[in-house]
Amino acid sequence: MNVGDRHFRTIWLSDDGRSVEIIDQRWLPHEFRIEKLVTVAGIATAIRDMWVRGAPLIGVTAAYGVAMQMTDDASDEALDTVWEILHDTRPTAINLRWALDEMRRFLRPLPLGERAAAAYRRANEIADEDVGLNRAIGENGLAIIKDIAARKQPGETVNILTHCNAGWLATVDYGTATSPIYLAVEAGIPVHVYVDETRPRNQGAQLTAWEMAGHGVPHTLIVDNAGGHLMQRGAIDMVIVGTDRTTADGDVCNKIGTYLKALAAADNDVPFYVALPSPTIDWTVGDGLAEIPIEERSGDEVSLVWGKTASGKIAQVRVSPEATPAANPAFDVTPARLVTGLITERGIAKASREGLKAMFPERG
Ligand SMILES: CSC[C@H]1O[C@H](OP(=O)(O)O)[C@H](O)[C@@H]1O
Repeated sequence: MNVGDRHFRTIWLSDDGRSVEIIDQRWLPHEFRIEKLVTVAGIATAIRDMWVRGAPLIGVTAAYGVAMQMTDDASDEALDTVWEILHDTRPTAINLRWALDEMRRFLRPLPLGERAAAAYRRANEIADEDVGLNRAIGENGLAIIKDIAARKQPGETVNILTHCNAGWLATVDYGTATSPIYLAVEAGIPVHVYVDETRPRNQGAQLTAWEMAGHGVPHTLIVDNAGGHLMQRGAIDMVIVGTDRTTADGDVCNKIGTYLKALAAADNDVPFYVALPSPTIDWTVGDGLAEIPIEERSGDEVSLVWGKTASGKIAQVRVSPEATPAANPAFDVTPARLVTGLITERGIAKASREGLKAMFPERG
């Protein structure tokens, strides 16, 4: 998407044709920093420490990590080792495993001497495919927004709540949950977005708000606990979020706090949509609550908060007593029964095994 008057993706191949450059999301919205990743270890650090984050972007970044490995050692053993190293960075987003599996499936049959060039070609394709999938999600989600707008007074604003960042910063471009929003703005539909701050990493306050401001989308930052209150008062027309892993039965794993939004939406008859590209579907899992590994991140992410001081310095401050331990589950699972629909690149699927099979019959 555009940053000022310049178009950016979140990740791109460097001119050397080997390393990749990323937007280092740790410093947004205060600083726009680009980092060059030149080794597999650097790729692993960037994923693990959330320089890059968001399920699709994590997968694409890992795909380039495999390509980097192939330039050093293209053996089967090295292919398996780099799979393990990168798979171990973060446990929840299925796109990471999907991308690693896809790269290994694609490379394994090739002669060693062809693997490096082929790996970069496939990694570039996966990045380009992500952009296309997200654009299609936008078109399909736009129809929902248009339908809501048509049922309001002419010119009346469609109020949308989103949680965390499922924007272009979570993907290569366009985003998943934000893609319909961007297309609605382009179509001239009056929309307004309530942006959940999304403690503790504040992806909403720091990333989604930055995206919305950067694209002139009317938005209001709210604390995570305000969404239910706004829904009770009819201030929300729809909720749209992303996902890190959706099961074959339609259970949705997403950033911690999503489940609570879904409960509030159900209690107030607010449509709750999940936007996802098909690589985010884990066809091997049915019961999300029982089977999806939930990442437990450091309690320091709860106890310490990053921000910009009055003097313009980016610093971390403690918000709880030193002696107080903090728990930090990074995701939760929303049961399919609370999901109005799954906005995929092929259309809106019911959040069920039948609904997903109908949308993806080849997975039957
Ligand atoms: C389009 S996937 C976005 C998804 O990823 C985020 O998690 P994290 O920032 O920890 O990588 C969050 O769950 C978003 O909904």
